[in-house]
Amino acid sequence: MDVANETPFPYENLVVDIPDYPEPGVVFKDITPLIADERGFSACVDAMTQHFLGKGVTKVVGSEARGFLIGTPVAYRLGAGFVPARKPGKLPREVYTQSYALEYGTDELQIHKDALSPDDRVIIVDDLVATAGTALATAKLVEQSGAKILGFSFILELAFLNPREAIGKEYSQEVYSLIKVD
Ligand SMILES: O=P(O)(O)OC[C@H]1O[C@H](OP(=O)(O)OP(=O)(O)O)[C@H](O)[C@@H]1O
Ligand SMILES: Nc1ncnc2[nH]cnc12
Repeated sequence: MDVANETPFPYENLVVDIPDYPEPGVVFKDITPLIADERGFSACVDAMTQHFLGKGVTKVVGSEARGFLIGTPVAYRLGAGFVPARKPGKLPREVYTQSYALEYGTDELQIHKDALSPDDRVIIVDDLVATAGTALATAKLVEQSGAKILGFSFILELAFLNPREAIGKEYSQEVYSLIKVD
C-alpha cells in the first residue's frame, strides 16, 4: 500500500511553510501558492491522478474544505464524479455521519446517503494528510455506503506524524502522496 512519488515533484517550493500557525510550534503547510500557479496546479492534479488512471474509479470523495479544491479537478481528470464529505448541517438530504478525533476534541463529517452505491469504486483525496483522522473518517463514510475504497491520494504527507501507519492499521489500499515531509 506504500506508494510515494517516484520522481521529485518540481513545484515543491510552491508549498510554503508558515511557522507557528495556527499556534506556537506548528508549521502550517500553505498550498495556496501551489494551486494559484497554473503549471504547478495542473502538474499536481496530473500526478495525483496518474496513479489511479485506468483503475475504474467512479467517484472521488474529498472532505471540506481543502479536499474540495483538489478533489474536484482530480475527479474531472479521472472522468469520475465528486462526492463532498461536509461538516455537520451543510448537506440538505439524509446523511451518514462519522465522528473523528482532532488534536483537541472531536469533529464530524457527513455524506449524503444516496451519493455512493455498492457499485462505486472510490478514491479519497485531500491536500494534506497529517494524523490521518480526516482521511479515516472519510473512509468510514464511504464504507457506510457500501462502496469499495481503491485508495487514497494526497499532495502532501506529514510523514513524521505516521499517517501511513494509522491508515495501514485499518486499510490495505494504496496510499499515494506527491510530497513527503519527514
Ligand atoms: O490528517 P489530519 O490530522 O486529519 O489533518 C489533515 C486535514 O487537515 C486539513 O483540513 P482542516 O481540518 O484544517 O480543514 P480545512 O480543509 O477546512 O482547512 C487538511 O485539509 C486535511 O483535511
Ligand atoms: N501542518 C499542517 N499544515 C496545513 N494543514 C494541516 N492540517 C493538519 N495539519 C496541517
